Amino acid sequence: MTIQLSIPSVLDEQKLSRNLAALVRDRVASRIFEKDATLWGDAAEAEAAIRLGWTDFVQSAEAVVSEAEQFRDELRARGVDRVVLCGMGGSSLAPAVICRWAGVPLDTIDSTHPAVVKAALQGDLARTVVVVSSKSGGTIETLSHRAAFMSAFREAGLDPAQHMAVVTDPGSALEADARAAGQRVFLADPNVGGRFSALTAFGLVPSVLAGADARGLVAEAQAVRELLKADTPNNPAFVLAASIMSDLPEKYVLGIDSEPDARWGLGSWIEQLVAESTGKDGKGVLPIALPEDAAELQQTPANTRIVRVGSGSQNPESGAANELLVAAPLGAQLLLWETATAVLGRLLDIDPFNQPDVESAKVAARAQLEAVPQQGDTSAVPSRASVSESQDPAALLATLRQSVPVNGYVAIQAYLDPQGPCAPLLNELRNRLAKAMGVPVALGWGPSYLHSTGQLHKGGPALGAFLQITEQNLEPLEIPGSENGFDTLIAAQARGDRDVLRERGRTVLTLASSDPAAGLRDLLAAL
Ligand SMILES: O=P(O)(O)OC[C@H]1O[C@H](O)[C@H](O)[C@@H](O)[C@@H]1O
Repeated sequence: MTIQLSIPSVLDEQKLSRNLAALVRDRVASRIFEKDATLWGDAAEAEAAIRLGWTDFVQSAEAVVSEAEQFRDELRARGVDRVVLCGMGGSSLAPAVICRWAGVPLDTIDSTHPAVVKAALQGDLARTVVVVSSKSGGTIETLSHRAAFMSAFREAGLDPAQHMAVVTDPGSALEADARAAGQRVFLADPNVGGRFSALTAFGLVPSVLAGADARGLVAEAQAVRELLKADTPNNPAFVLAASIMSDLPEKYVLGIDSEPDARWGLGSWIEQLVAESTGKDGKGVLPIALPEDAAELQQTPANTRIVRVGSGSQNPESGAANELLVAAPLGAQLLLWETATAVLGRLLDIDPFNQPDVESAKVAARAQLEAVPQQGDTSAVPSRASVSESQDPAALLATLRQSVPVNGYVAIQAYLDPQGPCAPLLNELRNRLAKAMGVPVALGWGPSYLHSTGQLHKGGPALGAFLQITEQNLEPLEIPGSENGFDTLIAAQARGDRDVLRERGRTVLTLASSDPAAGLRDLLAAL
């Protein structure tokens, strides 16, 4: 069997069979694969009509993989073997997973923290190819990374045209710009949205360049396609979606736990796919990628369903009575979760293909940037936050605890360097908060979570309490061609999202420090 699915025996049987029967009756699986855009209601139809291309992936994947393999060989012949990927959300999460699965190195840049950008620029540029992936071609982080690399290549005496490639939709401004600059362009299928693009150019091009066996991955997905398009009650996509639906609205958090044979980081990809697709209109499902030692695995909060993800290569003990088990090779997992998410959208009666609340944070960040007088002067960004919140760690933790709604969750939103000294402290804080408060705790790195769970935090159930952690007095780092630096950009993004969350009535506590590691140690000491 290619997909092994075991659902919690404690589920509400009636709800489950009612949902399964409706899915079979309405032929939801075959209609998804026939690209029937009417499945999610009138309001969603126009978007759905241009978002179901992912159901037909084999032929285009074959062409993309061949083209990328050829480019990889050209690059290798020139001694270029380090692959850097610049892309946010759906434009980088899948290739990061695929490369971990394949055991090949891929440097993914999805942060605007100056230290992250600086470290990437300092690699061996003569051996580097930078893949700039953006479906819209207009994402500020990705365009800023591209500008920084173009200038770094030039400064190193290298021709950017020999070291940069672009993955984008046909007709985007990025396509035109890359072509004008003589850079290699891979065109993506415009009928596939970012978070459903794992088996298209966005997932495949960087993975092939990095050396992953993309053909094997695509074959794993193809092997389960017939199973997933069948209108039968045992279709794994139906069972997965109906099982998640049976838990709602109480258990809306999925604690994703990877089996030792599946430590590919799939949880972060599932976070974006499921949270951004379902987290709207006050509804939604929040996946949280859990570390191995997560407190939620010892003492599972009432609002959380543990989902164990395995590769299917070993025979995992069938799931515990209260856990969901999804074991399958990576390619099959990708297509299963994409299909199940589309099915879940139907059950929830939402449009799984839009992300209405992502834009609001972008607008707020732009407004913050326009209000910034000088590059690098982050202290000048106007603030409505009370800095005093961050001064007494015990008081901050007490307020956080009181702010969590009944059946709620905590989200830590860290605008810090994910590779820096704060990372282990944040992981410890995440775990100890979950243990001490008995609620699930999501850890999102800013700005990357804005393109993922950020949609649900703003548009989904109003059940989150937020702790935003920022670094003050960042080292300035210029964005070539822009009047703002990366330091200013990341500060504006943090403030923009914080303001939108507060406008939506969410509690956002802030910890702003020029030494965030010390601030985190103080918090840990006060816990
Ligand atoms: O690929 P891009 O157009 O650059 O978009 C990258 C990401 O950012 C957007 O804000 C969306 O929320 C994501 O769904 C998308 O994957």
